Amino acid sequence: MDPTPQSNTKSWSIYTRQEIISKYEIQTRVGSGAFSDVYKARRLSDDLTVALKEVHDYQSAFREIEALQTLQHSPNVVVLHEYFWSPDEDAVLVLEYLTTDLASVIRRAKKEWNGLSIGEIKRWIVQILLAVDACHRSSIIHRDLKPSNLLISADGVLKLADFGQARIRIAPGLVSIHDNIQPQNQESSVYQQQKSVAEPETMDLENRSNPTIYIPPGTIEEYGPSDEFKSKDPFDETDKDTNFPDADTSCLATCTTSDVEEDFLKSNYSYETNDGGVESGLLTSCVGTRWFRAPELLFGSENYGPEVDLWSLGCIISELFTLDPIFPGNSDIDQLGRIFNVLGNLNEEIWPGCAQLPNYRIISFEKVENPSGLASCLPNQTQDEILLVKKLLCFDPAGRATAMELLHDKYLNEEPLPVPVSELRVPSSSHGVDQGSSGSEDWGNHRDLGSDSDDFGTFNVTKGTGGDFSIQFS
Ligand SMILES: Nc1ncnc2c1ncn2[C@@H]1O[C@H](COP(=O)(O)OP(=O)(O)OP(=O)(O)O)[C@@H](O)[C@H]1O
Repeated sequence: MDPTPQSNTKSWSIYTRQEIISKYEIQTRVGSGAFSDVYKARRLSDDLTVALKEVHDYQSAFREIEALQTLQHSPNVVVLHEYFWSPDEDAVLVLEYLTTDLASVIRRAKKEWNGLSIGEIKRWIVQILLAVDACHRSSIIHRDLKPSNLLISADGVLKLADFGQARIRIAPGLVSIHDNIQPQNQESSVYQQQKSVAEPETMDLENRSNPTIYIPPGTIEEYGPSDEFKSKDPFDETDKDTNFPDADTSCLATCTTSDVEEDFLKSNYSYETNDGGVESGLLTSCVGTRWFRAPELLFGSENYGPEVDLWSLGCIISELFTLDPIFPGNSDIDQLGRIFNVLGNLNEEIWPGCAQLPNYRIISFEKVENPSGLASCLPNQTQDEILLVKKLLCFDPAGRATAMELLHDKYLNEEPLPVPVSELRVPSSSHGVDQGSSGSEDWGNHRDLGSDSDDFGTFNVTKGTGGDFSIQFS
């Protein structure tokens, strides 16, 4: 492929970064996401093929670096070889290069392979569970689990990637990058020590002895960031996800800014965002890709836990069985409606405490008299397979099985057993140049499925006296 920048390449800066091009030959762009461009490159010292991920968002870069450092020794998490961090430039992560992803496996299985064997499905599930278990054991919530973030090597090893939305709950005794961000006038010894590091940094992670307590020498202050970032806490949950340009035109429950643009309701209601979340230790509910987003996030929860990943896991496992997404919602409201149609309405009986969710009383749906049940979404699966999905796709987060529990599940440990990794069928590549946000064509196609207004018909917005409102769907 032509190694020079393409005319439709979004970012050119990586080609001018001396510290990078002196070590890597950049070959071509293989993918891009909401906050990044990813390039295939060759490490000049040993010809190793790597992925260079140029992250355009400061918070995402911080989160991804910290999570990957913590998970460095997990065989089912993408390897971070090193990263480049310099003033006024996007962070560049040097990752192991992986040729394809689970979205491509599912696409190929559907179109060309006439499905996946049970042994293959079980092996993919086991690998995903190992990745998620590694995260949760390290107090990391990934928050964006989906097939296109499950990358796969040419020899069938699945690796969880894209930790740009990860939330790290630091275990006692560990030091995080976050702890290391000091106010500009703080003169702590750690800060003083770090101030002596003035040059752009390259961190070689392969030669570190203790990745979990590694403190990178760079902080926001030392590198003189652009004004935009000077006052930012990289873990400020109220940043890009929730601060929309127009306070009167926000999303109802949870979404990215692009979701807001897509939301058919956006001009019909206003929504007061809940700020101050960081100081109070609350989390943003605006995480994850909608189809895989847990109900508590859709209802605006700000104190959720790793169970949000377990819901996503249930959606992924269901998709491995049927080769179609289980809840392909077109808006957050549509997403909830699809879930209710299958599981029934959310209420205190099913999940005691759900009425406390921020948006629970704001959004009211008509009662689904006859929910179809999960079995209807998995018509060709056995009882054990349906049960496996049921253990994850339940409203009450406390009722969801953990990744470790599922690894011991009878279903995964009985005949037919998971095939060896070497027997997995792996598409040769999912990467083309500039494939769009997911790097997989099917993802874009799925986005067109269904329509909000068709699913929900009319709705009424009632404004309360204190600026509150409710929306009734019929
Ligand atoms: N290690 C890697 N090896 C090969 N390709 C990769 C690698 N990491 C990412 N990619 C490609 O780049 C694309 C974007 O990467 P990634 O999902 O990490 O970025 P993002 O900006 O965080 O995305 P998103 O919008 O999904 O949050 C992926 O879909 C994949 O095609």
